[in-house]
Amino acid sequence: MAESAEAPKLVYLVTGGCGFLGEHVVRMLLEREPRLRELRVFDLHLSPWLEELKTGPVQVTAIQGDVTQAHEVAAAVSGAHVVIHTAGLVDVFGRASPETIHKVNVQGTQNVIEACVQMGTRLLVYTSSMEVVGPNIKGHPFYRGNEDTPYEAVHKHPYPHSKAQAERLVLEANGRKVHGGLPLVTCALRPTGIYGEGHQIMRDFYHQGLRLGGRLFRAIPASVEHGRVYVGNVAWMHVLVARELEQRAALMGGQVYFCYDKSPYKSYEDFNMEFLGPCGLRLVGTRPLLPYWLLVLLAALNALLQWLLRPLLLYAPLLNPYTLAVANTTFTVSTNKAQRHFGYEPLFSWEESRTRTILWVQGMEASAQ
Ligand SMILES: NC(=O)C1=CN([C@@H]2O[C@H](COP(=O)(O)OP(=O)(O)OC[C@H]3O[C@@H](n4cnc5c(N)ncnc54)[C@H](O)[C@@H]3O)[C@@H](O)[C@H]2O)C=CC1
Ligand SMILES: CC(C)[C@@H](O)CC[C@@H](C)[C@H]1CC[C@H]2[C@@H]3[C@H](O)CC4=CC(=O)CC[C@]4(C)[C@H]3CC[C@]12C
Repeated sequence: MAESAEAPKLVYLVTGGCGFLGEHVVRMLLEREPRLRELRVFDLHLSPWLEELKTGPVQVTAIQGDVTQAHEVAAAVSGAHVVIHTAGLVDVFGRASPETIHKVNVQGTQNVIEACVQMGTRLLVYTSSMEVVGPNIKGHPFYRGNEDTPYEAVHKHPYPHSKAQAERLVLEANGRKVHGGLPLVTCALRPTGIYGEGHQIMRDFYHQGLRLGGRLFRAIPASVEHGRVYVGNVAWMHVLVARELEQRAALMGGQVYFCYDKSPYKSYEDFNMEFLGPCGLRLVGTRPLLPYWLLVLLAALNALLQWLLRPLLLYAPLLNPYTLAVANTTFTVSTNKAQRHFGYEPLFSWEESRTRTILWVQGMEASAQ
């Protein structure tokens, strides 16, 4: 942890600060950023837990706002030294329209960039995603790849497409002159599948298992590995990048970094069972119980049902053509670029990450009873 003899003087803004990742970034900044004087938490939906953070030495300012509204973003950015932009619509289940996903993820990011330029804020960290790279629509595996691995990134789905567009805007903005004449320094972090306390999809799997009598049914071959990263380590990487970005602007500016730790490479379902198994759930089948063609049919049926039911209700199951394709394509990263460029080492070991996540699921179990 960086020692800071100077008085705290920096103002940070975290967009999406009440989200799954955002909350961990907010708490990590309060715990591990000694230069912090004010922490602004900007979100469409403010959470009650923000109130408990206002009793500490750092001024925590909750700002209810919409990144699609440029004036709201500009007001929140004004006077900030660092912006960590995590806000986004993380939707691969068809809940939001492609237009809305684009408006939030792309236009919202453009609004953040323009606000930094207008207000003279020089440091911008963007939460991108592995999905900017893949898996692509051709189902090409990305096996132990890194930031320089050649891969045909082809996106049709609105979410990965929007993340790729937003990341490109952020990286292209690196070096733009901000108000006051100094250059904007940007970088993008690409988490793989994030897990940990507060992960909604893990919650969905857990509740699905409870509804099915403590069982989940394997749909994906165990051989299809998916990289995962603990939310606390992703938050830590955001804090570290924001700290080092100014001093190492020439090296880090305009760069992308995969978020990684020592979480094991497993299929998405087997990895989830690391936490759901100790909480009483069982994954039935050593290989998929249904043939892939039938899963494709069921996924297509889910998509059709979602479309038919949309005027009446939102039907958004975990299984749809996109989630099936992604889950069935190996995507793992093996890199040390973040370590080489700014000294990143995971803050939480795999054992700690696993234990923390299990305790969180057990907390859900307790509250469900
Ligand atoms: N969950 C994952 O596995 C991964 C997530 N990411 C990225 O991490 C970031 C955070 O994702 P999560 O925490 O999982 O999602 P989340 O949905 O839990 O958090 C997103 C936050 O952004 C806020 N938000 C949404 N629209 C907004 C708007 N118009 N204005 C202001 N705030 C708005 C939401 O209220 C929410 O608090 C996203 O940019 C996502 O693309 C990247 C890789 C993996
Ligand atoms: C129903 C079964 C086929 C089941 O195994 C489906 C799992 C599916 C819901 C997940 C498999 C891979 C996940 C995605 C991956 O972790 C990459 C992501 C990055 C992001 O930026 C946002 C989340 C996600 C798209 C993630 C979403 C859930 C999966 C598709």
